[in-house]
Parts: sequence; C-alpha cells; structure tokens
Amino acid sequence: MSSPLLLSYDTEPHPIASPTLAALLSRWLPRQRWFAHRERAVTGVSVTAATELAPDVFHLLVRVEQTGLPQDSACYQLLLGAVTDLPPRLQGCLLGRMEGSHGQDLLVYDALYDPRATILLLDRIRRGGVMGALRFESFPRSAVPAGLMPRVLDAEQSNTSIVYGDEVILKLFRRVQPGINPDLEIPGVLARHGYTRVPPPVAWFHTSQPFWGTLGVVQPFLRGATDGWTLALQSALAQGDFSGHARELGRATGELHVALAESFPVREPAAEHHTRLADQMTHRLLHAAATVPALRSHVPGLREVFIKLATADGGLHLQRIHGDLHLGQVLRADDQWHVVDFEGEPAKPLAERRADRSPIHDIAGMLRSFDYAAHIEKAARPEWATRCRRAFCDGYGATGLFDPQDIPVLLHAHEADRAVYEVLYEATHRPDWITVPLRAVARLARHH
Ligand SMILES: Nc1ncnc2c1ncn2[C@@H]1O[C@H](COP(=O)(O)OP(=O)(O)O)[C@@H](O)[C@H]1O
Ligand SMILES: O=P(O)(O)O[C@H]1O[C@H](CO)[C@@H](O[C@H]2O[C@H](CO)[C@@H](O)[C@H](O)[C@H]2O)[C@H](O)[C@H]1O
Repeated sequence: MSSPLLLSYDTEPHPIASPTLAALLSRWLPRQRWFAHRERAVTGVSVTAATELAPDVFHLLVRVEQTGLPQDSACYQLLLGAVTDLPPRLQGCLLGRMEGSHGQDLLVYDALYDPRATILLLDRIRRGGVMGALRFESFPRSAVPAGLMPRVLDAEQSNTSIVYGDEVILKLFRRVQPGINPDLEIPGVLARHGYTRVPPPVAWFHTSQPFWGTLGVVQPFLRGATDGWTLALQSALAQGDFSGHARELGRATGELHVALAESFPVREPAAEHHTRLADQMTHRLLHAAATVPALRSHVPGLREVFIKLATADGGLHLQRIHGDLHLGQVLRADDQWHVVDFEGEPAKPLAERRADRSPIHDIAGMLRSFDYAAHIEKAARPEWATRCRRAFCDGYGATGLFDPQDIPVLLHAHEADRAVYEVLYEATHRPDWITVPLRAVARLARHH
C-alpha cells in the first residue's frame, strides 16, 4: 500500500513526506495560534503539495483531518526546514526528528523563523515565475527590494506575517482555501481606483495544488504605525478620551465603503432580504450554541432580536465590505487611519466572505471592538465604549452616507450576530477571552 504522504506531483516518496512527519505535525499544529479548532483531535495529516525552495527548505500544503469536522475541510500552509544540525537560536522552532531518505537523522523546524529560509521565499516572490505548484507574481516588478532582513511579526494573528527591513510585509495565509483571497483582491482593486488608505499589494503567490488558491501577499510596510487596538486599550485603561480617534475611524470607514461601492458592483436587496438575513443569523446562532453551551440560555433573547430584523422596513444596499472590521485592522500612521486585512472572518468559506453584504456589518464589527477594549482586564468601562460608539457613528454619518444610530434594529441585530461569531471565534482560538463576547451577548439578548 502506498504511503498517504506521497506527494501529488512526485512519483517517488519525497524525503519530507513520511509518516513520521505526519506524527510530528499532528502534535505541533494544535499548539499554533493560527490553527483552528485546537480543541478537536487531529486524526490525519497528509502533504498535498510540496515545493523544495532549497535542498533543506520545503514549502508545504498539508491537509488536516480533525474529529467532528468534515473531511477535506482544512488545508494549511507551512514552511519547514529539515537539517542535520539546528543552530541554537532555532531550537525553539523544532517540531522533532525524523529519518531522512538516506537514513540520516533530520531535525524538522518551522523555517518561517529562519531568516535564511524567508529571505529565499521573498527572493522567489520577487523574481516571479513558477516553481513546482507555486506561481509568483509582482507588480510593478521593482516594488520588492532585495537584501532586506526579515523578522516575524509579533502580533495576535490568524496568519503569519514577516516584515522585511521595515520596507515590506509578507502575509502568509495559514489556512488556504480555493480561489482568490479577498485580502489580495480588494486592496488590488482599491489601489487601481486610486484609494490610498489601504496598502497596495506589490507581489503575491498562488498554488495550483491541491486547488488554485492565494498563499501570500506582499505590501509596503507602514513604518511607525500603531494599531487601533493598542491605542484604544491604552485609552480605555487610562479612562481617557478616544472619541477624536473614534470619529475619524467612523469617517475612514465611511470613505472605505464609498471607495468599495465605486470599485465593485452595488446591489439593491431583494424584498425578502431581511427575512433571509434573520434566518441566516438564527442558523449561525443555533450552530454556535450547539458548540458553546454557555450561549444556550441567550438563544431565546437573540431570536427575538433576529425576528425584529426580519420584520424591519428599509434595507441598505449590498456591496463588497471589509468583512472583519475591528480595532486590530486599522493602523494609525502619518496622522491618519489605514485599513488592512480584507480577508474577512477566517472561519467562513471564501465564497461567503466575497459576497456582497450590508455595510452595517463592518460598522457593527467596529462597535463590538470598542466594547472589547472596554471590557478587557476585568474592569468594565461602558461609558468609554458609549462615547466611542457615538463618535464613530457621527464620523460615519459625516461622510454623507447615513447615521448608523438611525437604524437601531438593523444595528442591534448585526451586533448580536457579530458577538455570536466572536463567541465561537474565542471558543476556537482563545478560550480565556470568551467572557468578553459572552457578556455582550447577554446584554444584547436582554435589550431587544
Ligand atoms: N502594511 C502594514 N504595515 C504595517 N503593519 C501591518 C501592515 N499590515 C499588517 N500589519 C500589522 O500586522 C498585523 C496583522 O495583520 P493582519 O493582516 O490583520 O493579519 P491576520 O489576518 O493574520 O490577523 C496588523 O494588526 C498590523 O499590526
Ligand atoms: O485575525 P483577524 O484579525 O482576521 O480576526 C480574528 O481575530 C481577532 C482577534 O485577533 C478577532 O477580534 C476580536 O478580538 C479583538 C481583540 O483582540 C477585538 O478588537 C475584536 O473586536 C474582536 O472581534 C476577530 O473577530 C477574528 O475574526
């Protein structure tokens, strides 16, 4: 019987694809911040594409099976090294040992932390062309300088980003899905439209195996930027006033929606749009409650919120939106807000993330983020969040679009839906944080 780890493009088993590697990965993957459903046992790992960037550096796509999840549901991107001698500074990145094809003892490690490997990767992207299953592209050709020193970004991330010489940032999508990633698509279209609040993609790469999908994007690095979450947290902890920043954020969000509406098609919702949306929100709620028991007592209250949405008049138009807007996705640099990470909510399928939606979803995302900042570290600071909320909505309304406070039923339902998403997100990725969205769910379910 052939090994399940045979590579798709190889007729011979590759040294990196062995049952030992699968065993190493099934222990290592669930310990990674970006790995989804860490609580579910890994029942199978197989290499579906491998590209040798150097004799000891491998770009891999691995399929992971987990208890209770549909087969073929997750494909992860990895950069692994396999050497006979690992320098002490990389010991913390060691996955374990395996026997090489010549019987040698190989040390397998996470090569994203090895500058030699990530320099090689950026160099491949810069030069363009095809290598194994990988296709590299850049525009304009000269946009990615050579010879920059890499460092892995130390951020709470769903993916992994590497900053090169404070000039460019390469984001590697950890969980890969078929199709173009909106984090390449949207900034690309906005850049062509002349919109400057979003860093433009200057290079990217795709895979053709086991499906066609985006693997990574290079953008200019915004030097000296501070993300909105850090700024908001400082302000909330000091009981400071964040309303100036929040108002500008509201304006920036409105301007982003205008730019997106000018760059992509805009649709009027169908007559039954709210009913259908309320059904989808209820479905998501029931799914989340089946996974997170603490949500169950709030189901009746939240259902009421969604019933009100179903019967509400007047829908907003539908358009491409950010999809996962929160304080961690906005960066303050050069005295203005920049917006990053158009990937959407990472757990959702790409088709859903690329669908046209109501801009209110983004507004609800940012309002929820003020609430997160206000409820972090035990002490609740609801007045701080209320001030931010008002300022943000005023700023949004000042762009001439609409004031979100004038459509309370829609806003309430979208905030509730977003809080349910967050409960599930925290249960999957950061169980210690789950009380933050759970408290919001309780509040939103009570005040319908
Ligand atoms: N162009 C950029 N310049 C400077 N920092 C950036 C840039 N893009 C992203 N970042 C930083 O990287 C962090 C993570 O990026 P993001 O795209 O949100 O990744 P993820 O989807 O993995 O969370 C951001 O919060 C921000 O601090
Ligand atoms: O990784 P992404 O930035 O794409 O987004 C995911 O992770 C976020 C956390 O890193 C998560 O955001 C939640 O926590 C934030 C504080 O860390 C808070 O500001 C957000 O409001 C809250 O939703 C996000 O939901 C998730 O998609």
